[in-house]
Amino acid sequence: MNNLANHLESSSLSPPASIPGKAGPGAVLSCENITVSFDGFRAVQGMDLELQPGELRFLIGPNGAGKTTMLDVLCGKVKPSSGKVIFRGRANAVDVSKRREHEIARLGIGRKFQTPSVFPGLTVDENLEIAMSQNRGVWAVLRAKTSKFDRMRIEANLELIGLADKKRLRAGLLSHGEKQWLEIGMLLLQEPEVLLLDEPVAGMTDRETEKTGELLRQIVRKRTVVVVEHDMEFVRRFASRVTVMHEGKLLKEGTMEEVQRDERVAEVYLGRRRDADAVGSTA
Ligand SMILES: Nc1ncnc2c1ncn2[C@@H]1O[C@H](COP(=O)(O)OP(=O)(O)OP(=O)(O)O)[C@@H](O)[C@H]1O
Repeated sequence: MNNLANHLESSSLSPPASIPGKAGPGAVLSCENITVSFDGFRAVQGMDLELQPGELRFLIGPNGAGKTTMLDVLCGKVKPSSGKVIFRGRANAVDVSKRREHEIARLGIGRKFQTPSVFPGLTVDENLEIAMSQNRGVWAVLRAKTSKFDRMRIEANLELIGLADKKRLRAGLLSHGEKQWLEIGMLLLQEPEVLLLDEPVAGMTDRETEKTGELLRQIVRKRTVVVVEHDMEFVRRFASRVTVMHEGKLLKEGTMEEVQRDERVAEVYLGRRRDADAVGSTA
């Protein structure tokens, strides 16, 4: 049974320890009627999504619901066949659905993929230096002297991601969780306003998962974070709002408590299991 099913069925439908969505001056990002087709197959169909500044939003749903495709649209990796993605970041409102991936990153939408992509042969510190100077070559960055201001930003980042005492360690020697935090730290040095994370706690220990949740809470003090996640205990602990997708469409949006109470969500997560049980009982 998948994790949300566990939660829906368990007696622990107590109010979630979530932070209510913060009302902001206006949405930082709004998707309107997004459709994505892959050779005629509609992976996302008319999806709307609006994010307020400072939200820690979780995007959940069964396998194949279109969650990763939505992140791909937000960062420009995939172009929607219709719809708009309006980003109100540092610049005026921009429809980023028409922009290229690197332009979107520069405008302030940062994306972290599932597998950490740090430089394993370089130290934690060197990885952060490189992240801060994305437009220069790796060796040029390492040879150049880091300014005092940049140094301060790196040190602050090391504290935030909890790797200050490992800054001289080669990144390849870090644990899986630590590599994920390093990569988040690298993204933060590019000062994104919106951070997109795909299953950040997959493969982490319970302790690492908890630390990641705390890190995300720190990050949303200044930024907006969208997380695609299957670990429902993690979602329940840390989400401010949850968006449920099913078959490329928006199924439900609300607090985790509201989502857990929704019958259609229960059906999507439990329906197949009931069918399976029914089949099993006739055998
Ligand atoms: N590049 C592609 N070409 C063709 N089909 C694709 C492509 N990318 C995704 N799909 C299909 O689109 C649908 C949505 O995929 P997506 O990865 O967005 O789902 P998801 O909700 O993230 O699933 P999961 O939780 O399993 O990662 C799936 O049926 C998938 O097979």
